[in-house]
Amino acid sequence: MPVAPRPIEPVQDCKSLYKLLFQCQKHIKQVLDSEHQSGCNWVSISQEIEAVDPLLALHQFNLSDQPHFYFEKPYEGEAVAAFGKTLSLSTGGDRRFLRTQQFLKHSLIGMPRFMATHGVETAPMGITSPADLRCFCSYTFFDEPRSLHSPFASAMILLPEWQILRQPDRCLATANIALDADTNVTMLTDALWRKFQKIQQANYSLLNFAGSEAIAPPSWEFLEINDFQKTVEKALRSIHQNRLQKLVLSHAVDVISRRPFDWLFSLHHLRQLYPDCYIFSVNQGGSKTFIGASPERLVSVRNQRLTTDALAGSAPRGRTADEDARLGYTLLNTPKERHEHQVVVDFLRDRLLCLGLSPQMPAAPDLLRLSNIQHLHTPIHAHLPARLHPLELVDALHPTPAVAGLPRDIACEEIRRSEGFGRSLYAAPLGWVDAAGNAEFIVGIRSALLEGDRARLYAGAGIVAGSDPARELAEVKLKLQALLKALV
Ligand SMILES: C=C(O[C@@H]1C=C(C(=O)O)C=C[C@H]1O)C(=O)O
Repeated sequence: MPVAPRPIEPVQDCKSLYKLLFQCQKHIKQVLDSEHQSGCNWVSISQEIEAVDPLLALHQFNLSDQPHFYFEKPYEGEAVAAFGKTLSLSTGGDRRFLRTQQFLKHSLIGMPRFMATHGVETAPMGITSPADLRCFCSYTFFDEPRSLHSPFASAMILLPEWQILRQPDRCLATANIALDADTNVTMLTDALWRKFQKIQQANYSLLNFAGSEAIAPPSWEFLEINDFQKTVEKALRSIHQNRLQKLVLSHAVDVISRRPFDWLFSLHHLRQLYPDCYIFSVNQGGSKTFIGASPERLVSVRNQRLTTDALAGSAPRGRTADEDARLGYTLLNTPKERHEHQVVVDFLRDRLLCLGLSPQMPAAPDLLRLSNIQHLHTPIHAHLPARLHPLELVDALHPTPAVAGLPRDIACEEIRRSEGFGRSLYAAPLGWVDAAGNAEFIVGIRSALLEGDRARLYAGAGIVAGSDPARELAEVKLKLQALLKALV
């Protein structure tokens, strides 16, 4: 067992930060001595700061070759930017979710364990509390090695060097820094203190978003990657032969622009256009950035309360209130749409029951109305016992029939065979877990992979008996259009 140091007071100045880091180093030495371990450890320091826009902080402080994650729920006033790498794991294989869970467990040994038991007030500066200490994760849709089709690691978990978190009532800057027995604490204090000051004092209005909107849209051209309508017709034949109940097929188009795409500008656009969605960006340290505005939550855990969303069945928004209400009414009352939705509800309920949980949900779906589209939506809640880690849930639920189909294995096989491009991070779980057992994972739909002057846009639709290929194509076009609007 590590020797617990005295409780630590929040840091007010550079001298106290030195004392805090010195005490942490002493603790790390004691842990290493008592457990006969060697090697590096790390410490997490947080400071409450004046409200900043984490997207602009990401823009100002992230280095382009460093990994980053960005998640924002504009409607709820919450955003988090994570950048730089203190610890990370890129892995794959059919135990990829378990591996990332083990990484999390192991990286919580030592200094973070001390934090968990001696977490103190974070204001104005101090040891990060477990509920603010987040690791960020991305998984590809299929478990597969990195390739041209799938340029991202099959599973990636990151303890970022920096995390800027904005919530409605506070803003927190967190530094996760390597600290071992040999670290020069004076130099580390100096560097860290200066960086916190810089984050506080940065000019967050430097980037003039309004100005960038004034630039005329670049000219661009479209490249269809697959013949969506044909694949839908083929899927319908499999459905009529009873091989499948539901198949979610996606369509990809490449947009080639005369000017490089600007993921920051696109993210800003996405949050303005789709404030009800989860805005996200993932970069694993390179030229490829995966961004999107997803309405779909895979797993959210807050204080052991789990929420997952069944989201399937779609209709456009109406141009007038009357037309909108009529489209919504038809969506709620069309047996084909209700069946497409119910398949997802049943799957989520059965999976949660298998894990020993008691899922609760309304008897019928409601409408989730987004700016451009409306969906059938059933929120599902359950109490999550401490024995179950959020990543076990992600493992159990991904991919749901909202993005794959049913039976799941046959649907996945069919997707691999017929889509003609790698899904990579499209429709895959992206999110974070904290050291207190909270988590939030979204499904990476309504998304695009940006690299230089190229953007690959993805959108899919669920196919069941009774689906009309032309209408399904219209649905994916509507979804693609929504994304394109934010890119150019
Ligand atoms: C697969 C996507 O969306 C899914 C398919 C839906 C449908 O077919 O009605 C609705 C919501 C999502 O679960 C996508 O947008 O790419």
